[in-house]
Amino acid sequence: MVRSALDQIALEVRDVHKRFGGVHALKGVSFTINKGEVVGLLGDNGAGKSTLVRCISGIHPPDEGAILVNGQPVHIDSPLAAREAGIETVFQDLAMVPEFDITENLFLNREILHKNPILRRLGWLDKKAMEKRAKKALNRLNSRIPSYQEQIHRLSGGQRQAVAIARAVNWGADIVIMDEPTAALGVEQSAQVNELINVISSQGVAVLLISHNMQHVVETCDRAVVLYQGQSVADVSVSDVTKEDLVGLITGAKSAA
Ligand SMILES: Nc1ncnc2c1ncn2[C@@H]1O[C@H](COP(=O)(O)OP(=O)(O)OP(=O)(O)O)[C@@H](O)[C@H]1O
Repeated sequence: MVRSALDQIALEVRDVHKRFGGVHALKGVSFTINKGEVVGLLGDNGAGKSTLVRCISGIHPPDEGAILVNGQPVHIDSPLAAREAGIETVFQDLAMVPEFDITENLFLNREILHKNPILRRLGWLDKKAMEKRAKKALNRLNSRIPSYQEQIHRLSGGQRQAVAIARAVNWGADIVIMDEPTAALGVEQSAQVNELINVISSQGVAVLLISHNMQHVVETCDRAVVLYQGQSVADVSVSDVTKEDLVGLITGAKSAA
């Protein structure tokens, strides 16, 4: 069956505005991400990337505009609402609990942990069932994590990123947003994270990736959306541009053709 172009759109950001007092941080940002596509969200410091990600992930809802998931408008006014809509965000701090193991981190999320840190001690969580699903989530990523029983504080930065990505997949996300996933990683671990991004996108997950690293963008992304002073000034296929073109768009020195 041939699917129409509209069936392919996982996420649509439509004319989103966000103000903080006198600062108009987002001035009508629009773009789409198709299923299985990896889109870089680029822009200089203060361009509005984090504000946009926070709007999509329910941390602060947009003042105006709409977010659509799989063609349906969704009302995202909390991180839980974003999760229910199929959107997971891997923030830079990864929100992991170091003294818990991988399985527990895959299941415990910010809301549960903050509200019920005692749950685990009371044994209210079915650890065996969790471990089964944890293995499945990690296998799905072909990840090189030593064991799902390993404690987070023993893992390298790249392995922690892998767990954070596995957690997003484990929650059944259609759309995964990542905030500079390789910023603190060396060459080999960055390559492993890129591999994971490829794996989840090949499974149909749409990925939005904030990055300041143009090499990473050209290696990983299909398209790039460039924000400049709160506006989307370019939406380009990465194969059509050079790293220098992207830098020119980010700094405002170049306009999209
Ligand atoms: N909570 C807030 N209160 C007031 N102003 C804010 C708030 N969050 C962001 N801003 C402002 O909105 C604008 C966009 O900031 P944002 O953090 O989204 O940019 P960014 O592209 O993520 O930058 P960076 O790459 O430095 O993280 C900036 O002028 C910033 O000062």
